[in-house]
Amino acid sequence: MTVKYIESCKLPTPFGIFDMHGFEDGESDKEHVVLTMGDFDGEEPVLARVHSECLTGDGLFSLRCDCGAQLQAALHKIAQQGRGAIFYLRQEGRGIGLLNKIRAYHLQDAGADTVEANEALGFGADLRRYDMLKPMMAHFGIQSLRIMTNNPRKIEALREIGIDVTERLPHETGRNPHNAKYLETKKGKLGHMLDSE
Ligand SMILES: Nc1nc2c(ncn2[C@@H]2O[C@H](COP(=O)(O)OP(=O)(O)OP(=O)(O)O)[C@@H](O)[C@H]2O)c(=O)[nH]1
Ligand SMILES: [Zn+2]
Repeated sequence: MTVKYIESCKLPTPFGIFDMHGFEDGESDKEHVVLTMGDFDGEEPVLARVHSECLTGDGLFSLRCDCGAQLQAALHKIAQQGRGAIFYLRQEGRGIGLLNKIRAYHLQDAGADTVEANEALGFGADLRRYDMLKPMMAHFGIQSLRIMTNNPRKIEALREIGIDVTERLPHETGRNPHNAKYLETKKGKLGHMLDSE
């Protein structure tokens, strides 16, 4: 696993001023980003969001998913508490990449759900990996995470690679008429813990 820390800078946001740290992932050739606030001295678990890239939701205001709202809610919560980290992993489209995600959305426009569309394109439902997190956490001296997520498989995947997840904080936000079916599929086929209707 070759993950190399490159550089840091300030990132002022509407939620507060974060520090942004850039990492180069030799395995995937991707550039990951970590936004942090506060210091991570001591053993207190760190409030964290492990967020996979969604250009459409995070940057282009798409209502097809809940990613943008989840990212904003995580920034807001960390700023409120004054301590935490967002690991922004460049694995667009659950790992299939942006252009394949557009292909998958095209199939979804014709009626497929998010899992069926991936499978029709010859991909598994979720190709993400999380092993790059360990060296990134080690860089900051972060030992354990209180993680904002609704995805039990993400927590399992983190624990399988030896990351200490001490707590799951429900992270339900951004429901709208355009993503109702998408969220239903996440709950029904991918096991997401989504309670509100
Ligand atoms: N292939 C594919 N990827 C999608 C689709 N919609 C969103 N994504 C990607 O899914 C990733 C986010 O994963 P989600 O399954 O929405 O949520 P999660 O991160 O596993 O779980 P939470 O922590 O609860 O948000 C991002 O990389 C998005 O680009 C879709 O319809 N097809
Ligand atoms: Zn999204």
